[in-house]
Amino acid sequence: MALIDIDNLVFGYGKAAPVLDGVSLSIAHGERIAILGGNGSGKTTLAQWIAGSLPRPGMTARSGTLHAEGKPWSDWDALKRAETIQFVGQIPSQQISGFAFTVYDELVFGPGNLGLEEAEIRKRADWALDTCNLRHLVERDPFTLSGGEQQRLSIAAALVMQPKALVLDEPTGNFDPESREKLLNQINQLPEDLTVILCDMALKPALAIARRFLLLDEGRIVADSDAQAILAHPRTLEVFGAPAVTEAALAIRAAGRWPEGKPLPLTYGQAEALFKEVSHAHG
Ligand SMILES: Nc1ncnc2c1ncn2[C@@H]1O[C@H](COP(=O)(O)OP(=O)(O)OP(=O)(O)O)[C@@H](O)[C@H]1O
Repeated sequence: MALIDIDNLVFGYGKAAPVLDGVSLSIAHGERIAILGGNGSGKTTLAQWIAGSLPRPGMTARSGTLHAEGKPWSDWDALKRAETIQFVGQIPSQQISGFAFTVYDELVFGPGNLGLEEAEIRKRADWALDTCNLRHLVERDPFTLSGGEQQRLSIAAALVMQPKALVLDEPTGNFDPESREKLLNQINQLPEDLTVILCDMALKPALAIARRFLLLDEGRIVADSDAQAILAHPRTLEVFGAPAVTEAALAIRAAGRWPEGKPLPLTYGQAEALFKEVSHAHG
């Protein structure tokens, strides 16, 4: 059974034009997916629907359905949902519970609500401290951390819930290149059966993590494909620009994932040619 099944979802805030316009999507357990797109294309909104944080009270979809493991999110109890999907948003300070005086307390807060044994809670917190490189900050007040440190804490606080899926909305937005590299490596070392859904405005973090790429444009999924096809998509070129596409293609090649014998899109023209070839191959 799919983790998430979205069928023809149409959603807008208030009376405004739809932000998600006929989105259909199925996500299997264990997938590593990136949701890409420009500003305002609907990435965060879609990610929040996937994670069950939308619709908020008073909001409804204009049409369509969303099921998590075969059941509408509205039928799920909050704790069960928290054990299934965790959402980490873009603004780190907003992710902090406000109930904890130290980083350690922040990490044990969620599992404590699940009613787990003390030893299990400590084991999870210990693992998350190492995984997210927070050990040296364990006694600090979460609100005194830097933006990047708070972001790592938010991810750690999501991981201690041991969810089946982690939804990350631009997780490395606050990071210097070294910290970004480290976090992406750490995400790649998470258990393989953990589903990871990443929204990003940058191609490189997405390529480092995902194997499946969705491209959103004005609330519609205009591509749902692999790295090579997504890099060659004309909308990718328009949104991210040829230099970012080329840099991303080189990164895939360095990781040994660029298909043998396929030219790298080193210029806009080459990227367009590759796009034509990919569209032809896909009929
Ligand atoms: N709470 C809200 N109320 C009204 N409009 C909203 C709300 N949240 C988002 N929107 C609008 O919905 C559209 C999609 O926003 P969303 O944040 O989903 O896009 P995004 O692709 O994540 O953008 P960005 O890359 O800039 O974060 C935008 O036009 C935005 O202004």
